Amino acid sequence: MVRFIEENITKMLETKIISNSEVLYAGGDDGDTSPATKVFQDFQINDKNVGGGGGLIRSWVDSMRACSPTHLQSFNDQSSWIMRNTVRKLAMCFPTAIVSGRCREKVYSFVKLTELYYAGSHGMDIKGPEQGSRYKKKNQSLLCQPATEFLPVITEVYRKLVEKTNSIPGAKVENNKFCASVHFRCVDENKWSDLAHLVRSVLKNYPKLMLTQGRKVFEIRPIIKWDKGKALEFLLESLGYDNCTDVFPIYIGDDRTDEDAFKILRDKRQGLGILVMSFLERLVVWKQLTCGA
Ligand SMILES: O=P(O)(O)OC[C@H]1O[C@H](O[C@H]2O[C@H](CO)[C@@H](O)[C@H](O)[C@H]2O)[C@H](O)[C@@H](O)[C@@H]1O
Repeated sequence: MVRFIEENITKMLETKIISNSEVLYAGGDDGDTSPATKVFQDFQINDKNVGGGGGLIRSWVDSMRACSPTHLQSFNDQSSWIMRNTVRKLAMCFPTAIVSGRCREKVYSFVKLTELYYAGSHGMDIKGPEQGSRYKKKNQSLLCQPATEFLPVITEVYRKLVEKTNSIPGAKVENNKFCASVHFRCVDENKWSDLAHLVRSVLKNYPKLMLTQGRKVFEIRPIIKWDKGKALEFLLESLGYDNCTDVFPIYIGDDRTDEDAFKILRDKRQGLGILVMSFLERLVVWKQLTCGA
């Protein structure tokens, strides 16, 4: 089974079903020569419609559409309890981490398990288990926050985004501590372009911030080389597991931003990344092909 999984993950990587998450935009105005602006300029040139940000916004809206599959139904209370219990048991057997785009405190408030490692804000806020984990060394607490200096600016941008997007019905801005998220799930598609304009108008004044995209959400984050992949690397190193041939890390994800972690495992040729939906779909195809189901 593991071989089957490995082969299929490799295929997904080859066919770019799994690829690195992309930066859509980096803040800063057009005259800026920072690396951040370079990303923005490249984006405009590729778009062939340079001028006034119109082409850029059209590209954003196209991307907003492409990355917005229907939301899965949320779990009911019983399923959440079963899941929490399973994760607790898992953490007893293996060091287990939850890596999320949400802020760490929010993730903890959902999961409420002290035995886990938590990496919130797309991995920019990592904390080791408080208690109950056999992998926690005595009196040793693990904390990694590589974007601390950006806290004030993220708070400021969050406030501006709330204020600016107020005019767009359904838009919701979420403060994820080291990043801010602008959700457009409940925004009428006719208003997506207006929303993209507003977000851009705020971001252009912040050359040290960049914009990426998740499922019906814009993510505004510091322009540092840190993502879920880096968080995974940090965790493996902290546990003394990097470059261990007898350790098999497994990363399971369903978001575009999880692709950075899949790439780390692929590059290290260590362990396995599972993109949930593609994996399940391929499992069905495999079953149909092998058993004629
Ligand atoms: O990194 P993850 O744990 O996979 O989190 C990804 C994003 O999760 C949250 O957004 C998701 O839930 C929203 C509803 O609560 C939904 O509207 C959105 O489409 C989902 O992506 C979170 O709010 C984001 O900040 C995370 O990036």
